[in-house]
Amino acid sequence: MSKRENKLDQLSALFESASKVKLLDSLQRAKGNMEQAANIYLEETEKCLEKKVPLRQTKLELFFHDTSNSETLKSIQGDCHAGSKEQSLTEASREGQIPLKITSLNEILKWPPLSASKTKAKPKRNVRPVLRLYHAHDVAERTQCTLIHDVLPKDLANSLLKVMLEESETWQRNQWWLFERMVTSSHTASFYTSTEENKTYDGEVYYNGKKTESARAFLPEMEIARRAIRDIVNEKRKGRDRHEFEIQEYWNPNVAVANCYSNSREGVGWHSDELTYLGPRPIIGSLSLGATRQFRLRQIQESDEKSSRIISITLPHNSLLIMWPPTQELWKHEVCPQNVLDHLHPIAGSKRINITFREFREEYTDEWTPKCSCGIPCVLKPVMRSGPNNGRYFYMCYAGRAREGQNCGFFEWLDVSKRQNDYERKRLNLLQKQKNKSI
Ligand SMILES: O=C(O)CCC(=O)C(=O)O
Ligand SMILES: [Fe+2]
Repeated sequence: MSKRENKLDQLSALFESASKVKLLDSLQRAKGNMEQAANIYLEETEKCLEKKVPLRQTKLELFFHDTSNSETLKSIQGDCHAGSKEQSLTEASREGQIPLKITSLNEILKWPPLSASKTKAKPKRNVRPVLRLYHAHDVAERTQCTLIHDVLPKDLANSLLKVMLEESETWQRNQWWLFERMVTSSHTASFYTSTEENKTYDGEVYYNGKKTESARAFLPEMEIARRAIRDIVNEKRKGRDRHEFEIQEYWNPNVAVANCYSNSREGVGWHSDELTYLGPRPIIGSLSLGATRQFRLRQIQESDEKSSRIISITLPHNSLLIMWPPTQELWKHEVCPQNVLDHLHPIAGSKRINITFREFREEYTDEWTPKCSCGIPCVLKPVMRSGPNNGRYFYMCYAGRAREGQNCGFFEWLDVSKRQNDYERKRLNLLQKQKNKSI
């Protein structure tokens, strides 16, 4: 298949109802650049560029509604506390206030069906206030998460908090490339791998599109907390449906991302956790220590009014939020800057430590991840648009990792069942070889 045909196929996958002739025309006018071609196609067919947006609202700013620049989001959305003022860029664009200019393939695939985004200005709908949740039963009812208060023994939670506060002195702010600009998050973070479990992972990690420092080893307190949280999560998992793409066995977290928010102004913007090494439909156990903060969730796909509502969950010291699948596929989350904290924590003051326990799956290591022409492992994404590809996963160039924001256009579908079978076959072969050796 020629390169052009390949690109045309990718565009057809994105715009299922589009005629091939129109897509080819867009591709030619964009001189083969996929993102530009997607933009040209949308501009032509949806006539959405004549709306009332100041020119400075560039593609980069539009992109921010889907990523993690909390400073920019803050300035667009207003203060976190001003719940009734809340309005995201996605909502604004759907209401015709800003042009529906698509800025990346990722963006297109995460957007609602085109039919839902026809850009004729609709009457402005009332923005619903943020829904604040405190109680576990409300969280269970309104989200795909489980909230557990006082999850660890008190002494363990306090000693873990103390060692992590010390550790956090050496953590760094994340930086990653968004188009032509380097973006820095306001909080600090680090990546840890369990020495008890690190069969799968021992080296460098790409996080938020940037190669981070080498993984650090879990501290002894982290290992104890990991085991406790692992067992609690697996117990809670018992009565839940299990999708064929998710981990079938015991959930066994082997890595963690640790975050430190020094004061109420530090946060992390809207994002979903990267699936590349977690695989589809991951489970994430998110432990909060220190100052109480608001953790916000919103659904990506908005099939009706109800689903667009921002939900804010109060996460106090020693609470665990389990994000069940498909939270990462269907929702975005953030910790947004606040003006004030309700109270200071006796050990941490205004600081909050968060540890997200995750399982890196062996069948999703770099060995199994395709590399694009930039020579680096691709990023794994789900298809969120409704249509025949809904629920599928694909690999694409991780724009920003190596070429300072330039997407090389790589795209490949992931056949999840085949991956699972291939991995299982390889694992059995290895076991057989080892057995033969030992005879
Ligand atoms: O601090 C939190 O609660 C969330 C952190 C987070 O979203 C992440 O590490 O991906
Ligand atoms: Fe996250």
